[in-house]
This record gives sequence, C-alpha cells and structure tokens, in this order.
Amino acid sequence: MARRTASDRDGARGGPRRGRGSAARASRLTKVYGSGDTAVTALRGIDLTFPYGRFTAIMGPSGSGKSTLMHCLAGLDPATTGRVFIGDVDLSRLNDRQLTQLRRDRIGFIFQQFNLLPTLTAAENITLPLDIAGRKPDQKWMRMVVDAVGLAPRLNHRPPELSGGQQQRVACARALVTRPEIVFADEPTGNLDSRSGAEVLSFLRDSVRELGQTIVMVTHDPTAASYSDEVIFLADGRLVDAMAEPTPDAVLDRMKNLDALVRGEAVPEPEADYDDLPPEPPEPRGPEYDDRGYATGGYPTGSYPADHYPPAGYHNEDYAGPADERQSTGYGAGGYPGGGPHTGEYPSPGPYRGDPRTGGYASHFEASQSDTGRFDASQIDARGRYTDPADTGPFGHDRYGSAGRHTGTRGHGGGYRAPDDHDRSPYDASGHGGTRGYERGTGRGAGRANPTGWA
Ligand SMILES: Nc1ncnc2c1ncn2[C@@H]1O[C@H](COP(=O)(O)OP(=O)(O)OP(=O)(O)O)[C@@H](O)[C@H]1O
Repeated sequence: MARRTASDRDGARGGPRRGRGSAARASRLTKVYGSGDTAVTALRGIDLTFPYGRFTAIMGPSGSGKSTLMHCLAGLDPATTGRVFIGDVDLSRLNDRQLTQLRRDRIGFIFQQFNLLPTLTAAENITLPLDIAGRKPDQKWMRMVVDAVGLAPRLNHRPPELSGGQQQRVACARALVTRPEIVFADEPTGNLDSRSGAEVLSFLRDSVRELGQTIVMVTHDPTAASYSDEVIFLADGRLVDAMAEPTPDAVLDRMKNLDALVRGEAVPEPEADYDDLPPEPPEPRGPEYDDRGYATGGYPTGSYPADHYPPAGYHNEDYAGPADERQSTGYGAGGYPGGGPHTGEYPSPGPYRGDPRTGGYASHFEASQSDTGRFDASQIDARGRYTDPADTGPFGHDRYGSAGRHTGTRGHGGGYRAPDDHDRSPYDASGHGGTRGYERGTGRGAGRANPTGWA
C-alpha cells in the first residue's frame, strides 16, 4: 500500500470521511435483554469514545458484552438507556429509515462469515453497498482499496472460487469502499487460518495507518488484538481495563486474569518484582530501643531493603541510609516515620544489618510474603500488581486500582473490579488518572494521552 500524506488521511483525496469530534461514542450505555425474571443485563453503563483514525480491539470473556456493545455502537441494536453517537449523530434520535441510511452511508461492517453474495463477482460484491445506495463508486478510491487488499487479479471471480482469506479481503474492500467513518469488524479472522488471518489483519492495520480509517474489532484472539492500537477489555458488561500498544503475550496474560476473576478464582500469584514494586512500608508503631539505643523490633524492619540500614557491623547512629527511592517511585512522603528519607534515626537490628551475602533482605522478604499472605487474590489487580484494597489512593473508588501512590509515577490504573461489585462503575468520577491518562472527562492524564479517550 502506497504511503499517503497526513492530508490524505483526512480524506482530502477520497479517504474515509470524518465528521467533527470522534468517530463513535457511547455515554452511560446500558443494554438489558428481556424483562422481569428473565432479564439479562448485557451492558452496565459504558462510557467510551473512539477517536478517528484508530484501530481498537474489544476483548473480554464469553458473555461479557462485546457483541452487544458493537451492535449498539453500530446502530444494529438499540440502547436500553444511555446514548450512542456515530460522529455527532445521536442514534437514539433516528427512526428506522434514518438508521438504515446511516449504517449504509457511514458505517462499514466485516463479519466472521464474510457474508458475500455467491452469485456476484468479487467486484460486484465490493460495490454492492454503493449499488444499493444508488451511488457510483469513486474509481480512484475503489482502485486504491482493491490494490490494498491485493484483489486486483481476482475481481472477476465469484466467492466459491476464492479462498477464505480472499473472501474476507473482498468483505474488507466492501466495508471500505463507501469511505465509512468507522468500520466494525466482528471476529473478522475467526474463520481463517493464521496466514490468511494475518493478511486480513495487516490490511486492517494498514488501512488505519495509511488511509486514516477508524476500525473497531471484536476478537477472542490475542494475536489479532495485537494488530490494534489499543485493546479495551470488558467483563460482565463493564469496561474494566485497556492496553495500548498490545502484544499477544500481554493480552493473553490480561485475559487469563480476567477469566479467573470472572470465575471468582484467585488470579495467579505474580512474581514479586523488587525493583518495580517496593514492599509496603510498615505501619508506624513507634520505635523500641535496646539499652544501646538500637531499635529492637518496634518496626517490622524486615520490610525495608537491607540497604536502608547500616551495613554489617555498623553501629554508628549517625548512619544515613541511601536516598529514599520510594519517593521517586511514587511512594509519597509519610510512608516512613518522619515522612522523609532515612536519616539514621531508626537504625535496624537483626539480620538486616549483618548478612552481606543476601543483604539480609530478599530472603526475608520472600518469607514474609508467604507468612503474611501479602499477595492474596484481593490484593492483586488485573495487571498482576499488588494493591492494597483498603487504600483507595488518590484515584479513589477503584477496588483494584493499581494506580496511585503504590506505583506512583509508573502507575497504570489497571483498575479491574470484581465481577460481583456492581454498585458503581470502575470509571466513575474519580476513577482514573495515572500516567496512561484514564482521566474522566478529558481522556487525558498526566502522561500519555489515552488514545481511546474514555469519556
Ligand atoms: N438477544 C439476546 N437475548 C437475550 N440475551 C442476550 C441476547 N444477546 C446477548 N444476550 C446476553 O447478553 C450477554 C452478553 O452477550 P454478548 O453476545 O454481547 O457477549 P460476548 O462477549 O459477545 O460473548 P461471546 O464472546 O460468547 O460472543 C450474555 O449474557 C448473553 O447471553
């Protein structure tokens, strides 16, 4: 696919059309199927924005509401409450005829089952939406799309004469030929072998990067999701997490945790990462001193790294420990007695001063994890990071919120909430704010702007 300029991406030369604002948006979207005893709540208040020119994957356990969300966004299924916008059009204000027209003119669809008409050639299938609308194809755009999906030599073939991958590429070209503002793809590679799937996904990704297309794709496949710019995760009808620049392994890990949490199981214990996650500072209880003036255990000193204490044999009370890294890694002042770096005020007793082989730290730290059960399930967030459930931190309300002072400037705001915790949205008022920027209202945080733009 030929490189195009930024102005091309805006549709100046026939690329996807763009309105103002975002390509699609859901605001407090809920969906309930049925009523009374048989009611099924599929979506529980989704706030989500899809900016133009991005490729977003929607993932989540079976039954989490992925297809329902996509159908509501695409105007195929009405919301129960809340609102959905395509561009700046509020779908709830459209009648059936207007909705049909909007879908035809402004939305492209790609389905798992290709949905091609077997009696039409590939070229006729591609132009079908335009024919139905009584519009003539923009030949230049059509050629570009056909070239991009590599179908030029196959345009006169009928679907039964094409491989699965080729058929899906016809479907991709059909979705793009109307220059839609947004394309919804429902498991587009679900029926393809991995090589054909990769071809289709590469095309989708390139159409975003090089043509400025906006794509939203539901998938179960972490590899497929890794082609996207960002993955959003649903569980039990709620948005529970997001991952920018996904890799298959990272997506797979996240999905495993989501599955386990949805089943009410403990998530796998993460490997303790001493560099990334310093142990929780102990509760200040006041020092106790021996008759030489050394602390004797009034503090659970084993929770401190050994290099915070005087080296072996060092008995000088004036010892000043290394600078308090916890401050630079996000632990606020106050975690330590006195609220600042170590000053030698509380020299440590015990093994932490006397074992140069281990520094007296790691082995004790490991032991303390199992002794205290520090890493139990309720304290592990969806990113596998330790959090303190009792501590809502500066990002408040988020039962598993991993952002905040625990991870400080490196906080990512994973924020998975237990499936049984239905009483409030995980993205409620003070929900997210970490460096990934899940800040309600602005879609931006202190660091990297959130590309999906949580509303
Ligand atoms: N037409 C319907 N009538 C009643 N319940 C429905 C209907 N469609 C979906 N549901 C229910 O809504 C919930 C969400 O379904 P949805 O198909 O959106 O999930 P999903 O994440 O796409 O699942 P999967 O990955 O298995 O396709 C499920 O509990 C499902 O049983």
